[in-house]
Amino acid sequence: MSIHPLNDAYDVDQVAEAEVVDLTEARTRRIGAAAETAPAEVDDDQDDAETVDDSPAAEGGPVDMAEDIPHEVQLRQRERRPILADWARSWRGLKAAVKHQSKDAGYVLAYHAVRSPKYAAKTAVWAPVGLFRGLGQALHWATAEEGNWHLRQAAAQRGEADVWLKLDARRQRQTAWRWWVLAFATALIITGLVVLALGPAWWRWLALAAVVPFLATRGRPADKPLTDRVSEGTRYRKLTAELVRRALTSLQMAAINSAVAKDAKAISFPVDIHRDGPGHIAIVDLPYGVEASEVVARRGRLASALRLPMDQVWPEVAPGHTGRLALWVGYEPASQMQQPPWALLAENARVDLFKSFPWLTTPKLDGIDAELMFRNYLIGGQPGSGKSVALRNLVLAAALDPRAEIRGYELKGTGDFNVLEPVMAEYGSGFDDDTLARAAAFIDWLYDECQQRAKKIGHYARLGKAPDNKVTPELASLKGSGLHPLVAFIDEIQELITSKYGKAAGEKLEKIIKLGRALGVILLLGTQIPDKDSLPTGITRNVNTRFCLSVLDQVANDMILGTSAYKLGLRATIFEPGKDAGWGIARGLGAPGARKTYNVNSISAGRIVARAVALRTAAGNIPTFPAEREVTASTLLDDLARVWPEGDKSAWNETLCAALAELRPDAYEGWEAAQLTAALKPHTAIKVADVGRRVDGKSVTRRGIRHADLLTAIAERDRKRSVD
Ligand SMILES: Nc1ncnc2c1ncn2[C@@H]1O[C@H](COP(=O)(O)OP(=O)(O)OP(=O)(O)O)[C@@H](O)[C@H]1O
Repeated sequence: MSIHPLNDAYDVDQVAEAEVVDLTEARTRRIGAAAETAPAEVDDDQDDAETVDDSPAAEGGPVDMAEDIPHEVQLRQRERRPILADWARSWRGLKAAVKHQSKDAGYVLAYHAVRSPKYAAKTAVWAPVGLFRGLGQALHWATAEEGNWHLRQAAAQRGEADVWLKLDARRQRQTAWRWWVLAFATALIITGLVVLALGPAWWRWLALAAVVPFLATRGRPADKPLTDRVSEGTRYRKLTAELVRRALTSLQMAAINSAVAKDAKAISFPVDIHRDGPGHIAIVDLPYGVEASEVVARRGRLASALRLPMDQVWPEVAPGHTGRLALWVGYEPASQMQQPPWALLAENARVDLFKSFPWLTTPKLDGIDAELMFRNYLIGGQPGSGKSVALRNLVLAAALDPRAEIRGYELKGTGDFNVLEPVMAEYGSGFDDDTLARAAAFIDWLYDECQQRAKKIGHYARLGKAPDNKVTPELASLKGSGLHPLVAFIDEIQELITSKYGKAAGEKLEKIIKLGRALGVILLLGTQIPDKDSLPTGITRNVNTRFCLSVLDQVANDMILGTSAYKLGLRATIFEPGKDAGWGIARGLGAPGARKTYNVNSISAGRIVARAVALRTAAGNIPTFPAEREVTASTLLDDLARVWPEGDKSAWNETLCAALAELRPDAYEGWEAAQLTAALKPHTAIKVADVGRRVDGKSVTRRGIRHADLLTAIAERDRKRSVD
């Protein structure tokens, strides 16, 4: 420590008693106190602070010496800066940058074009002033008096005649050649004027357009530019490190504020803020112990602190560690950004369900691909959130794979999926009992189908064709394998679960979800009221891909996205139905976050379906699928009529099953009473009820059906056929 010389005069005892102050600590305290009282007013336009060294203060050495880390791990961890900037590395980025720049240029052009009469008037006033000022300056320069005159005056005052003479001689030397230069320039100008006078008229206009504004700029006062300043207003706020820091300290998060109070650099930026798509991204390392999800959950406050609309501010948890935040701020609010058209609308688009296809977009308009094979989807949201469109887009994609069999029910009755009817093997729309019964029977069938498929997979696994006991692309394409992708959707599933068929359907769905994945059975569920009565937790727990559109509360949010999703910052409550239709939080498709579906209306959907029909006709799948189950369902009635015990008014299911198995073992082998009940569900005329009989003198009651009901069902079916 250096001691000021004056200190030497101090009494030694006094010095001994004085408090010893640690200067570093005192400074830190001072900075901290300032930061705590109020986030400093920041000039948003000042130089970006991420260019300033803001690395955290020196800490202790790393616990593991660098040499201890294996070389390959070090190589993996080494982050190289990309040669090209992010925006120049993809067509999307390049296009976005060009679009943004040209938009800006267009804006500036239009701004000045509107003001051009004012600029013309100003130029007319200042150009003559500029001309005379220019002449005066040229003459002044030729005399070479600038600077010299003052020096000569000073020499004269001091009485230094020889200095005066030297200075004057110097001036004369300078002025001699300057007059020549001036004369030459004047001659050039006169020649130019003569050439212009003799040349075509446009030469004169061109010369005027170049010279007049030049003279006007020389003639105007320094503080009065000819053109007005293009005011950027709040069109786009450039993201700077200071702005991000201010925003983060305004979130009222004690952990952030106290850390910043102790160390102003507690919030740091591992990479510079840079352009990313149509906006800028800041990767932020939050203070130790603060999780990025906590900031994500406060998106509203963040937007307020940045003074931007909410749909322009998109915080996400960044890869790396849980304290790393990726804050993306768009050039404009997402609601004003034009989503690119869905790739599957293109004329030659096809889908291979074993590969991914575009389904959603991020706020940056990057595409998010979805896969259907080995997945189940749960899509939820309140009415008007865009859930049916999201679900329908998945089914449309499935339609473009001619191998996929599509069956499904839309239990609201608005006919959102009617457009897909030509490619569906089975479809029902409505919330009446008949449709619900058919949907319940469909689930029973689906469960049986899973069991059948499990046997088939076992068979192919023994042949070495299903290595992981899973459907392979080869097996899916193999005609007759029965292992083609089966896409089963149920929109508004809460209608079924809360109906009288709900309990049984819920239990079977849970099993289908667990079983079906490996067997090529893809379940897509849409719901409006996600609570445990409308959607058993056994189902929600086993879904692997979730998309939650606008919901009202945390409970609904977590039912769809999984427990704790809300706490982790995955909050679909931020979206409003209608205004934010199509926006939701996707989980299970890479990093979770805010995503938007493509808005495909029924007309565009119809075009996709027409192409799907063509693909399916070529593949020979159109007639096969719709026929298959139809035949089984209706032949069951005929088969029952054929095996009915003669003279009996009613028969037990188990008796009928045994007789059916005898008639057609390939179709009915192993059927039990409950299976027959399920298969009869679509025929509402047949009521399965208790049927009593005397066996060995004792009365025995079992489930069975009445002959009269069977005949009514057959008559009904025939009537329907003749109407069709
Ligand atoms: N990605 C999107 N972009 C813009 N608008 C969309 C998008 N997706 C859906 N919409 C619009 O939102 C409205 C509601 O869509 P949809 O019918 O899918 O909602 P829903 O959640 O199923 O509602 P409901 O339960 O009432 O049918 C439609 O008018 C649709 O055009």
